[in-house]
Formats: sequence, C-alpha cells, structure tokens
Amino acid sequence: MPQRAETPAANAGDLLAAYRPGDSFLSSPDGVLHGSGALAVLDRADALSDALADAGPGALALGAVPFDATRPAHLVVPRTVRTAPPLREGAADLAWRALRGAWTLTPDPAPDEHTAAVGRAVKLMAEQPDLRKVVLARRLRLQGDRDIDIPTVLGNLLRRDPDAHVFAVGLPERGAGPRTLIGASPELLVSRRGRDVLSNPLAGSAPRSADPTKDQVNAVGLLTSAKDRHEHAVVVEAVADALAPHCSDLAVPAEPELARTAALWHLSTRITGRLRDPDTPAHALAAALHPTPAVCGTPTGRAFDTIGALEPFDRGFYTGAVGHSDARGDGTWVVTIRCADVTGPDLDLFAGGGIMPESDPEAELAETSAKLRTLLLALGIDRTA
Ligand SMILES: C=C(O[C@H]1C=CC=C(C(=O)O)[C@@H]1O)C(=O)O
Repeated sequence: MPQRAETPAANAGDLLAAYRPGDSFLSSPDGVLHGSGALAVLDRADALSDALADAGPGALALGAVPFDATRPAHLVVPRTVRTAPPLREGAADLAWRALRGAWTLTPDPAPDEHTAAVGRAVKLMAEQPDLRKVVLARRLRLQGDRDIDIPTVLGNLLRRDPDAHVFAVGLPERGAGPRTLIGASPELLVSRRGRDVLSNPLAGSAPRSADPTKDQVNAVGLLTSAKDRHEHAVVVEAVADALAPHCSDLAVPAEPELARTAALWHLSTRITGRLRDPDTPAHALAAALHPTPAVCGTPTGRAFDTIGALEPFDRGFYTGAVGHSDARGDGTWVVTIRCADVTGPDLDLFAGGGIMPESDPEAELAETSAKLRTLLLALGIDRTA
C-alpha cells in the first residue's frame, strides 16, 4: 500500500496539535514532519530501502537506532505523513505551556557515583594511553503524577531551541503502554540531499549564562580550552575518516566554531562532501558513522567496553541515532542526546560528556547537569540535578 502524503500544514503548531500517542514528530531547520499509522515496522536500518520502495516513490521512514547498533532498531514507515515549513521565527508564536503535577527526581547513578566513574576513566587513560577518550553518561529518573503530555513538552523544547532537531518517535513497548523517545538534539550525525553530504559533530561544552558577560566568558573559555579542543578534534578526525570512503571533495575546516543551544555552548565543525555512489542512502551513512567519539570514545571498541564496565545502566536508545530517510535515499539523522525515554508518567533523562585524560570529575558532573536542563526546563522543572 502506498504512503499517504497529506496537504502540508501551515506550521509546526498545527502538527503538534494533531500529534497522538504512537505518532512520530521530527522538526529540523529543513522542515517539520509528522507521521501516523504504520505500513511497516522494522528493527534493522539496512531493511529500510526495500520497505521504502514498497511504500511508493515519495515515501519516507523514521525512527530510532540504539547506542548498541547490534540491538534492534525501531523504524516505522508511517501510513500518513504531513509536513510543515521549518520553524525559524515561528517559534515565538508557540505558546509556552506549563505541565501540571508533581515530580519525583531520582539520579541513578547518584552524582558521587558518576564522579567516581569519571575518576576511574581518567586513571584508565593514564595507565593505557592508547585509550584516548571515553564518553560517560548518567541517568535521571523522573516520576510524574499523571501521563506526560508529549506535544506540550515538544512545543516547549521547540520554543527554547527552535533550531534544534526536536523529535518524538515510538519505541518498542515494555508492557506499560506506549513508549516514546523525545528530545531536542543539537547534533547532526549526517544529512544527504542528492549527492550533498553534511555532518556537524559537536564535542566540547560550556554552560550558557543569563548574565551576558559571563556567557561570553564561558564561550571564549570553551573556544580556547586545550582539553575541549582536543576532545573535539578526536570526533572530527573519526567523522572525516568514516565519511572518506563514501565522499569525494570532503571539506573539513581546520578550526571549530561555537554553536549554541539555550543551555550550552559547544564546539562545532561542519564537514561537507559529495557522495561517490548516489545509491548510498542517508541511513547507510549514519550506520557508517555511528557511534562517533562524541558519544562513545576512541578507539571505538575499547571505549564501548569501558562504558559497559563503568556505566551502571543500559543506555538503550540514548546516544543512538534518530531521523528519517526517503525513497530516494535522502534523509537526516541526528545523534540521540538531550533526550528522554517516556512511558506514561515516567521519564528517564540522560546526559553524558567526553572524558579526556585531563578531565576534572566535578566539572564533568556539572556539565551533565547543564545538559539535563534542556529536558528539565521543557518539563517546567527549574532545578539542578
Ligand atoms: C553525550 C552528550 O553530548 C555530546 C555532544 C556534545 C558535546 C559533548 C561533550 O562536550 O562532551 C558530548 O560529546 C550528551 O549531551 O549527553
């Protein structure tokens, strides 16, 4: 059966108003997508191209791939797709909507366990210098007193970060009703438009400040920090190496620039290339890149094993990839960060940071707290966790 493309909506707000549990929503600087129903549900990204061919020439699929790419993905070819123009200035028209209710916040692991794990990673890197970087994360469990109103959270995320990749995609259920991955990722893993390929790795972070002078001091401090420049360079090198077999004219800027979200400054590098084989779809490029050292470390296998040994929880879909591909092979996939895994009134929030040999455990903990604020503030929780 072919996918149905509905008349485009006037704006993202109309798509949010139409969102129902189980639907998909993706907003990026290129446009906004809403998918409902399912012509096909797939657990492997390499099955996407065939499923898209079955769904018609204009069809698209969207969904999420977990951090551990050997585990099942959750990808949907929606029955119906509706689009809206990019949000841009329209963000100011989205009303900030408060979520009602009370929350219980439980850090798991506790903050001191996270600093201890960072300390262990630093010691490991000192003992084994070939282990250059490990990304360590922590989880914050939230329990509300009513089911989370997902379109309200998405609207609040968009209002604060209109240029972010704001998403809601379904996940395999765990017996407690619909499960949804929501978030506002600032990090483009890869996009493909015809032969044009773009990746925009981020690594190296500093908190934003409401005081403009302090905000600038933080930004300049980040741009000139040897530790953050090093942490960033490791990611750029890996992204360029992974794209090189697929791209000609690979352009890798020598210096990072600053990127900003409402909560953080990041070091950012825009890497562009021309696809050698026009039949390589966006999701194949995403699979070639994932996991970058922005979410795993260097070398990848050693860093992955170290994460397994030091993080006391399962990352699941956090630090995987979320996005969409269409039947031509074009698409956009982002790194699944600044996100939460939601079931009913329960949310698991996640935040991590790149640990380098020179990392300070308390500073790394503070960085994860700043990252958690993206979701906390969208939920109306103005607390540092
Ligand atoms: C792993 C996360 O962020 C990554 C992306 C940007 C900056 C990062 C950093 O400075 O450590 C991380 O590599 C996260 O937000 O959970």
